[in-house]
Amino acid sequence: MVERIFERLTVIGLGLIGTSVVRAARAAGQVGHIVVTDADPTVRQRVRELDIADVVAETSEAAVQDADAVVLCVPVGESGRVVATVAPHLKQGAILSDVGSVKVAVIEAVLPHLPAQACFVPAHPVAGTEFSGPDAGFAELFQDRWCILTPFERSTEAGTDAMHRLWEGFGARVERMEPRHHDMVLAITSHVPHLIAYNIVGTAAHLEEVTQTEVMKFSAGGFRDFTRIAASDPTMWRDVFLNNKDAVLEMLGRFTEDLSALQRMVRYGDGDGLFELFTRTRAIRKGIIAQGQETAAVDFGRRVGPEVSKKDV
Ligand SMILES: NC(=O)C1=CN([C@@H]2O[C@H](COP(=O)(O)OP(=O)(O)OC[C@H]3O[C@@H](n4cnc5c(N)ncnc54)[C@H](O)[C@@H]3O)[C@@H](O)[C@H]2O)C=CC1
Ligand SMILES: O=C(O)C(=O)Cc1ccc(O)cc1
Repeated sequence: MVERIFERLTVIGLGLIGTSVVRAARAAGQVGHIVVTDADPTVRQRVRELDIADVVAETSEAAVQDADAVVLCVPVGESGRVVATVAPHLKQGAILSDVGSVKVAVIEAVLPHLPAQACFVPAHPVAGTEFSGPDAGFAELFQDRWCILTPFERSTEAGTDAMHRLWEGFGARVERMEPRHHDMVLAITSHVPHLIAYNIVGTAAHLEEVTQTEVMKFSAGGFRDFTRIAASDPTMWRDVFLNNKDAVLEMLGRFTEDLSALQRMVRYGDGDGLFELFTRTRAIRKGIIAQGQETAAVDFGRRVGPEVSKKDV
């Protein structure tokens, strides 16, 4: 017997993540009625054609009427604006949640607009692709992936438990984390890697313009992997960097120091140093493959945890 978690679920923002949430909720049968909306009329029309929700509302205010839970699936820079609009229309006792890649800035943007009795459970499914829009979503996206909940003083225990069970029903492994710690961890595991990809593809594109070489034509495997990541949605990632500025700059500082050390090894022919580093990084990859994501998270915690511990952030 599937547990009915919410009678009425509203999803605002119908791109990759929003429509994956809707599809997963339908597939899992954990919610009664699904109401959705998006600011873009062409997206609303496409979602009607896809027939993945019970109601496609014209406005956010209409979409949240009578909802037991409202999940924001918009770029993180939009969260505060959306909550300001829907707050007066939320049902008493409704649970508000989100899926944003950044947590502290979203909490700070939402808090001033949160009605006195409302509960907000910030969430981040660490699952996605470089694609965006309603056609990109699929029900299995969250299967065996992490979903991090970052409850804070405005998250009730009952609301947090309900969101925990909802994400588990989507097949995700759920972990709870302090919001500031989340932002630091994701800065190094996701945000800085995306920035590096945007940068290296940008550099190669610039070289191509300047030298008329065939950089793109002869791009090997490694560069192709970077181009996949650098194809990610510009609006979403602009908002991530604007809203996780401090953690990204902190991790970027460490990264550039380590890169300078590598640069010296190359310049001065320090083969032993290069070999030692590459051996260590290969072992990290092997550990991830051998023991799954859980070990990756533990490895990460060991490496960065003591320096960037919960008490520091
Ligand atoms: N793309 C990914 O791999 C992942 C994204 N996320 C987070 O999920 C959220 C959504 O990302 P995606 O689904 O990838 O983006 P997307 O670009 O596919 O979809 C976002 C949708 O939000 C709509 N929207 C924008 N402003 C709005 C507003 N004020 N009111 C209503 N609708 C609005 C857009 O029209 C668009 O349809 C972001 O906060 C992102 O950080 C989280 C995990 C993975
Ligand atoms: O496609 C990829 O490689 C990703 O890294 C997907 C992704 C993007 C943003 C997130 O907040 C979580 C996951």
